[in-house]
Amino acid sequence: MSANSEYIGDFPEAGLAPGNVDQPRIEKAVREILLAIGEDPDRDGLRDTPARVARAYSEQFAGLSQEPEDVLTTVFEAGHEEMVLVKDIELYSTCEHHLVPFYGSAHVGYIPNSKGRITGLSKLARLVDVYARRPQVQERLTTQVADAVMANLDPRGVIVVIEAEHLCMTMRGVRKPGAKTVTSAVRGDFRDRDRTRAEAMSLILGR
Ligand SMILES: Nc1nc2c(ncn2[C@@H]2O[C@H](COP(=O)(O)OP(=O)(O)OP(=O)(O)O)[C@@H](O)[C@H]2O)c(=O)[nH]1
Ligand SMILES: [Zn+2]
Repeated sequence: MSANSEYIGDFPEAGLAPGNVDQPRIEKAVREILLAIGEDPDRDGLRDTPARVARAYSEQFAGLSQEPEDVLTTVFEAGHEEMVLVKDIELYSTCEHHLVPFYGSAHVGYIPNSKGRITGLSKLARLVDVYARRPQVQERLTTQVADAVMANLDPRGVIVVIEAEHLCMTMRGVRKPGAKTVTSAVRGDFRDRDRTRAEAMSLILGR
């Protein structure tokens, strides 16, 4: 383990530290990858790379040790029963097939229940991060955010739309820069009522 890596401790079952990843293990693996591609992991520019990647992964995959309840902490009843929509939430995630980034925007809307149960607006953005900071596919990320809002706010409905560009489709493979993948998940009123869904979509797309 290099001097500037931060090792938090063992988590017995998965070799993970709560709130973190097994950094020494990542360092070892990255060193192996560098050797496997024919590089010299001891040359100047690469010497600290395994530790850097370990620290980067502990950020990129921090969501693995978080649950929605950890961020949806401020939930209160304000008597507001109309749609709340936070749009253009910047998001960075990691494609679980190639471990390269996909990135774009998330839009999260909901209609509070009759008690007006709402959460802090920033908490919706934090919720996106909880699920984005894991190895992901965009479809699962989208449904996980929708299901977490349903479970924690018990709203009349939720809509989540995510637009993202996948680097595995641009920098390699099929090489189609600019292709955007759009996914949506609708629950409750957004699923059952065409007008409600159409209103949300026009707010999301009207930029
Ligand atoms: N549905 C879905 N597919 C994804 C996502 N991210 C990456 N993929 C796709 O996962 C697929 C993996 O396909 P494979 O044939 O197993 O892998 P591959 O040989 O590297 O495929 P290519 O990317 O076509 O070169 C690719 O078609 C990717 O475009 C995602 O979020 N959702
Ligand atoms: Zn991919």
